[in-house]
Amino acid sequence: MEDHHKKMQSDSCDPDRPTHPGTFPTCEAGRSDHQPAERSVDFPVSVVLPAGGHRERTGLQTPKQFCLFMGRPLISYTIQAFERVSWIQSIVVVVAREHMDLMTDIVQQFQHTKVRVVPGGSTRHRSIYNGVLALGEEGRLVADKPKVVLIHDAVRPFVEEDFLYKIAMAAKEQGAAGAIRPLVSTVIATTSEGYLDHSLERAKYRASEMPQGFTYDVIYQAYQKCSESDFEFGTECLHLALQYCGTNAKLIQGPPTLWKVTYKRDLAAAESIIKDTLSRSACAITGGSAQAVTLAGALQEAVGALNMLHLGGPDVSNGRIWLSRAGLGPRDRLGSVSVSVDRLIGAIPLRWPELAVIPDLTGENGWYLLKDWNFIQVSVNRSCLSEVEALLTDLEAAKQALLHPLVVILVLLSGSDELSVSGRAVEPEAIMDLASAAKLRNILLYGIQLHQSKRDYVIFRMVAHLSCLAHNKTAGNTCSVPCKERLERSTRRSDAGSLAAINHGQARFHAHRSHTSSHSRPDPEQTVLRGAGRILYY
Ligand SMILES: Nc1ccn([C@@H]2O[C@H](COP(=O)(O)OP(=O)(O)OP(=O)(O)O)[C@@H](O)[C@H]2O)c(=O)n1
Ligand SMILES: O=C(CO)[C@H](O)[C@H](O)COP(=O)(O)O
Repeated sequence: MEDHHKKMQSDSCDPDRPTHPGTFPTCEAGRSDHQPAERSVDFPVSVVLPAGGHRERTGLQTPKQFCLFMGRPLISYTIQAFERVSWIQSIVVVVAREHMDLMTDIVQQFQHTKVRVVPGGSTRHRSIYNGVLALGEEGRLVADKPKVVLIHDAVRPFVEEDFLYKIAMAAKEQGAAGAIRPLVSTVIATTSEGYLDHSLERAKYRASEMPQGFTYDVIYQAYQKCSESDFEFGTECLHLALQYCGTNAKLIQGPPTLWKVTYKRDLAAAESIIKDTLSRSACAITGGSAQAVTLAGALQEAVGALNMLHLGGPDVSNGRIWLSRAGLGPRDRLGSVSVSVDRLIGAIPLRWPELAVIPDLTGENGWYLLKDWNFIQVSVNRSCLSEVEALLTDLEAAKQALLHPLVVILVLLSGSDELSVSGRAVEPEAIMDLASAAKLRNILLYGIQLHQSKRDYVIFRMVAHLSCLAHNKTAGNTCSVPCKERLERSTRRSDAGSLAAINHGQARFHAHRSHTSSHSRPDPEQTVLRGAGRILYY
């Protein structure tokens, strides 16, 4: 055990917990033996994902690895976390025999390219061993065999490339490596009568997590040599490597998100992490049209105000509520636009810390495709569908939607009495078809149609000014000078109706702050079409 502890090096330190003074060396925060900066992996690495479990502890009908999160099974998220890593060459997914077809369908539907599906065994170790054997079969020539095998539970979907890199490098050097986490509870031993026998000193121990990495030869030999009892009751591959190959694993502390989805409540936690990890910023593409630029500018200011609201302390939903009530009644043109802007921001559970406005994605702007951002395509012409199709193709090529879903919102500016060149309205079905296809590529497409009038300029500016007011009210009249100046300038410039609307919005802001639930009430003035994960607003 002592040798085992010595292997816990600087990575094992956690500022949140007491360390054992005599056992663990202190660490520099963030320091690790393998900085991922270069990430040159010049040896073959393959992965085994055991997914052959049967759901006992969740108590659900569906094994947890096949539970859907935003329309995608958990196993697919885990596969993507590995598939997007360029230096990982192949992934063996091990599933129960009765799930072979289901898993094959998932691989096809979500376009996994590095995956091979093999049947599992009656225990986790037997499943992993099947996966290791399958990798061995793949490499008929010795040179084709992976040098390092990463093993990772299919039900631990949140693993990042940096950490995989650390494990792979350490496994190559040491023969075995594994993730650890500090213990949350103290571990105690009980007597057969159910009394306390003894208690372990918590600071000396760690929880063993996944991923783990082994050289192919170490893990293969360990399974060759281990006993039936190990296969039946064992829970720790690192232990097999130590016991049967004399390989002391290097232990590296991983992030808390490596935790295993085990109970039903973990499914809810996983869903919340998946939603939380949706990219938080968006890029509005205007195509250069003046109307689109005006709308995008207004949105930019509105989003900025929402963020200020959020930073100021109150729940951002106040901001959303305020925006939805900022204009006049829903029948009023002013009101309809401000409601739509709110819908644009509030239709999906996202906050955008940044909203960039660009004419298109050519030249240097192509950089936005690599940023893992969401997109708002503002269109004023009938070729909007081909514009958004091109955007979806670009996003797919950039592979940003591999791990987390991206959101694309198509805003159709139409119906304008003299400004519009939109021609015939776009059929909702066309957008819904596009949304269904996009969803398979992990892109959530929303369509919003805005009807315009000549007064839109005033409307959009008003939305922006109301955002300033929202901040002003919420943050205790600390609105910045430039913001106040803009408001005064616009007040001098704008017509009486606009000024009245601002004041009206202010009053409504007070009235509705305590009625946050009204945000989710269905709006009879809006036609909402729901399909496979997309909403089309009119
Ligand atoms: N015969 C088995 C048993 C488990 N696993 C996999 O090992 C991982 C960790 O196992 P666990 O959390 O225990 O999953 P289940 O066996 O599904 O859960 P339970 O023990 O609650 O039945 C999971 O990805 C699971 O699918 C496997 O491949 N083959
Ligand atoms: O953490 C692990 C290995 O270190 C495994 O995920 C864990 O042992 C799996 O066990 P079980 O299938 O009983 O949940």
